[in-house]
Amino acid sequence: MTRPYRSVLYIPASNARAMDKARTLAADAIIFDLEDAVAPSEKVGARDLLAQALLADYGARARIVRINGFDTEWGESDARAFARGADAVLIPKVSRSADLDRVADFVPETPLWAMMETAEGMLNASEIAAHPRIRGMVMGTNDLAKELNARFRADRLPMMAGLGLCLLAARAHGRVIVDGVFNAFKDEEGLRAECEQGRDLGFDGKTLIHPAQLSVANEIFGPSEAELDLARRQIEAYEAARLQGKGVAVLDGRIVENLHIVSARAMLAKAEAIAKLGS
Ligand SMILES: CC(C)(COP(=O)(O)OP(=O)(O)OC[C@H]1O[C@@H](n2cnc3c(N)ncnc32)[C@H](O)[C@@H]1OP(=O)(O)O)[C@@H](O)C(=O)NCCC(=O)NCCSC(=O)C[C@H](O)C(=O)O
Ligand SMILES: [Mg+2]
Repeated sequence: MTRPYRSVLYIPASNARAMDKARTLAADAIIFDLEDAVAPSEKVGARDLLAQALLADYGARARIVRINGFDTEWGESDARAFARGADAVLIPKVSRSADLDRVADFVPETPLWAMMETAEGMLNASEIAAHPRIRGMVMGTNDLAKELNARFRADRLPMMAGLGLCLLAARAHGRVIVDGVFNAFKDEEGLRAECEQGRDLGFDGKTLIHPAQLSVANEIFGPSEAELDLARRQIEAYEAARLQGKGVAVLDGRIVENLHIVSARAMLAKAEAIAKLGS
């Protein structure tokens, strides 16, 4: 059964208190960040702090380590330090599949994830998602906006081409894909709208920067009671139709075909996986 990634919380690896606090937070996954959230003067100390923190019990939460890029003085040592002991190593600013090859040699066993946040990365999303070692993709919408010289808009129109290309690539190759962060962490209404948009587009969840954002993401990226009820009734109606020798059913005035049943079963499986997390 697939692990849920409704809420993926960034924590600066230089912040011991926040890393400890995360052990009790309702996050499906945590990104321990060694890259942009950590000042250059703190990089080496943060690496040591994180190695200690990962010895603690994070329960069912996926532990993802975002290392520094291999074009920096810290990247290779980060990769070596977390080649084991995390659930995934997240590589920043992946622009082509060769960027993954470079890290793969240092991290032979742990799954790799890619930050999708450069213009070149958007254009190469398919070859990146096809890389044999990659399991997940994370949208970096702040860096992408910077590269595009785009303005932040509530409807994220300037992001749509990139979000769409990465979603298509992730789905074509069966990878997890998580939406970018919503910076205004005190604006719950704005977060809710952006989560709804991300869910509509097809993302598995949202990356977050503050614990106050967790409940909204968990709610919106988890199946609602109404969706679960519909899924159960679709399966029931379809099975009854099949017993009558029909290939399709009609429910609430809408056609139900096998492809809807595949989605309905996937939604029920996701709800079961979430229930097992207990959040
Ligand atoms: C944004 C923050 C700097 C705000 O911090 P602060 O002012 O300390 O917040 P609060 O006082 O409201 O905190 C309340 C308590 O919650 C804990 N806390 C805060 N943030 C986190 C967190 N992310 N994870 C776990 N716990 C957290 C505080 O420690 C307080 O606890 P307590 O003392 O016990 O009451 C801060 O939230 C923050 O640093 N957030 C993460 C920022 C980050 O990681 N940014 C980098 C990733 S974003 C990015 O780069 C995306 C991508 O690359 C792109 O290009 O888009
Ligand atoms: Mg970034």
